[in-house]
This record gives sequence, C-alpha cells and structure tokens, in this order.
Amino acid sequence: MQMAQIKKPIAITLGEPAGIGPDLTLQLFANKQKKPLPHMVVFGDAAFLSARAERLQLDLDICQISNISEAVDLESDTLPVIEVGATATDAPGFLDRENAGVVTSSIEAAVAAVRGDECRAIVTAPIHKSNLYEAGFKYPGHTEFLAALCGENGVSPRPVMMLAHKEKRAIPVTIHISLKEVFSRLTVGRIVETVRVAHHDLQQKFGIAAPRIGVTGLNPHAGEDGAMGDEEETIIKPALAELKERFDIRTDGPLPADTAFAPHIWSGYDVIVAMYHDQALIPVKAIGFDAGVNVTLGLPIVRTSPDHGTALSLAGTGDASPTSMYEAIMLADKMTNKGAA
Ligand SMILES: NC(=O)C1=CN([C@@H]2O[C@H](COP(=O)(O)OP(=O)(O)OC[C@H]3O[C@@H](n4cnc5c(N)ncnc54)[C@H](O)[C@@H]3O)[C@@H](O)[C@H]2O)C=CC1
Ligand SMILES: NCC(=O)COP(=O)(O)O
Repeated sequence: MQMAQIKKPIAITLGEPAGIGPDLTLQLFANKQKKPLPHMVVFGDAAFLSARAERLQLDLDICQISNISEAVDLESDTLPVIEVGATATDAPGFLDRENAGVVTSSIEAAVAAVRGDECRAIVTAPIHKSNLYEAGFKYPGHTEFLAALCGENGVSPRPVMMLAHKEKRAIPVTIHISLKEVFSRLTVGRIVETVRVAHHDLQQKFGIAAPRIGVTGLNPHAGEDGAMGDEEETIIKPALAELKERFDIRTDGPLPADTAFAPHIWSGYDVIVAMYHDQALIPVKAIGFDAGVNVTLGLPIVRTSPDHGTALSLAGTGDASPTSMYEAIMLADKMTNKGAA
C-alpha cells in the first residue's frame, strides 16, 4: 500500500524504557510495509532500541542520525534515532529511576525539534509518572510538562487533555489530582478556560466550524436540583453563563454524567467536557481502548499519544497492542498534513 508522505518527520518520544512504549514504536515500524506510517524520528537511545528490537525478534535496522533532515533519506526499513545524551537500560518491567533522564530528555528534544520546525508534531510514548516523580520530575504528566516547554517569557499556555475515539471526544477539567482535591480545584475560571481552549482548538486544529460542546455535572444526576450537591448551581452553571455572555460560546449542561456518554447523546456533541479524570477517560477507554488517542489542546504544537499507559507486565513480550499508538501517529499526521513538505 502506498501513502502520500510529507517529508518533515513526526517526532516520537522514547517513553518509559521499562514499559511498552518503545516496543510499540518498534513493532509499528517493523510492520510498516503492511501498515504504512509517515516519516518519523525517535528521540532516545539507539543502543537501547536495538536491544529491545532484538528481544522482540523484530526485523528492522536502527540508525543513529545527527541531523533530523537525514531521517527522510534512509532506507524505508531503517528507523532513525536522534540521541538525547542519556541512556536507557533494557529491563522490561523493571522501573529504574536512573532512566528518568532519558525519558525527560527525549520529550524536551522532541518538543525543541517541533518548535524549531524540524519535525511537524510530537507523539509521546507512555511515561511512568510515579517513577519520574521519585526522580524529581515536577509535573503531573506530559500535558503540563509540554505546556511548560512551550512557554514563552515565563508564561505557559493552558494545556487541555482531550481523549478521542474517532469522532467521540471527552475532556477532563481537572486531571491528575486526587478525587478529594477536585472539589477545591473546580472553579468557574477553570471550566471557562478549558471550554475556551477546546472551542478554539476544535475550530483551528480539527476544522469544526461551530463545535457542539456538552458539559457534565459533577454530582449524581447533575446535583438533582441541589439535593445531591451544589457545584452545578454554584460553579458549573455560572461558568456556562459566562462562556455564553462573555465569549459567545454556547454549551449544553450541566448534563448528568452517567448518561452524557450514552452513544446517542455523545454523538450529538463534538466534545463532552467532564469535571474530573475518570468521568472523561472511562467512556473513551470503554468504547475503544485499542483506538483511543490523547491529544493535548492549547499548545502551539500538535501532540498526540496513545490512551494507555506503560503496561509494565507486557513490556518486552510483543503482546501489547500497538493500535492506539498507531492511531496517535495517524492523528498527528492528519492534523499536520496540510500539504507542506
Ligand atoms: N500518556 C502517558 O504517558 C500515560 C501514562 N500512564 C502511566 O502508565 C502507568 C501505568 O498505568 P495504568 O493505570 O496501569 O495503565 P496502563 O494503561 O498501563 O494499564 C492498564 C491495563 O491495560 C493493559 N494495557 C495497557 N496498554 C495496553 C496495550 N497496548 N495492549 C494491551 N493491553 C494494554 C495493561 O496490561 C493493564 O492491564 C502509570 O504510571 C500511569 O501514570 C497512563 C496513561 C497514559
Ligand atoms: N490518564 C491519562 C494520562 O495519564 C496521560 O497523561 P499525560 O502524560 O498525557 O499528561
């Protein structure tokens, strides 16, 4: 199968070396004659990737390059790798704090390549958050780290996490915090900003002229007229009113979260904005764990990622499904495939 390829590559990060991220990149690349991919370049450690490819018995060549421009001229079965100045150990399933350097350097280098216009998008392989925290990583996840890396003059853009399964999309207003913290972090301002970013990027990055946006409640039955919580009255409704009055952004809500994601309701919206992580992510992973993609909105660059994590027990086995990673690469390709070379 042939595929029209833009020459500028997509930057792929290494992800957690003990997890499945490197495996998925290698598996997809090794299979690209059957399932074509756009030009890509991996930011990481070529020796580590060669060891993992050998472990997985994959038939591909891995080539260390020094300039990103070299990536597109290699033989099609050769995976280009840019070294990031730190190494990884091939020990599937075994977390090692020492690997934090290569994980974060890979993300930093990939972002720099996209911001420097050498790559057109970044696709991140999963990181193991608590392993990075133990090594001193200060951000909850990629989402906030990427925003910091895209900051200018000390100001970072507001990143918004969106999970997408084909045309069904969901956004959590609060992300990686404990459930009990949700109540204090959920504010009118946070909801307004999240919806504004979603509205803007659905228009600009997804070509949806008039995004249809649903917003869930926080409590059962969207509070049942205050009988089951009052955040709908005190926070969510005022946020939706502000969106309409100040920004002319129309939304439906607060929708009861247990029915908002019923397929016939969800398909009436381009995105549903939910109040916390699991409210938004469970529906996407339930309808299609295999094909869900995480997209960071609000950034000046395109970033996608598979919807799953590091799945440590599957690393090095070849049993992990590469489909979500494939969808993440193809969505990044689609979002940046504007005909430019
Ligand atoms: N974008 C990212 O960097 C993400 C990172 N994570 C991180 O991953 C780590 C593990 O998180 P978990 O909650 O255990 O989620 P997980 O997604 O790694 O695993 C959950 C379950 O799904 C299975 N699974 C995951 N990916 C699979 C695949 N491609 N094929 C087949 N089965 C698969 C696993 O074996 C496990 O049973 C945590 O540190 C978490 O923070 C989680 C989600 C996204
Ligand atoms: N649950 C989604 C997730 O953990 C991804 O977070 P991020 O690393 O993309 O910020």
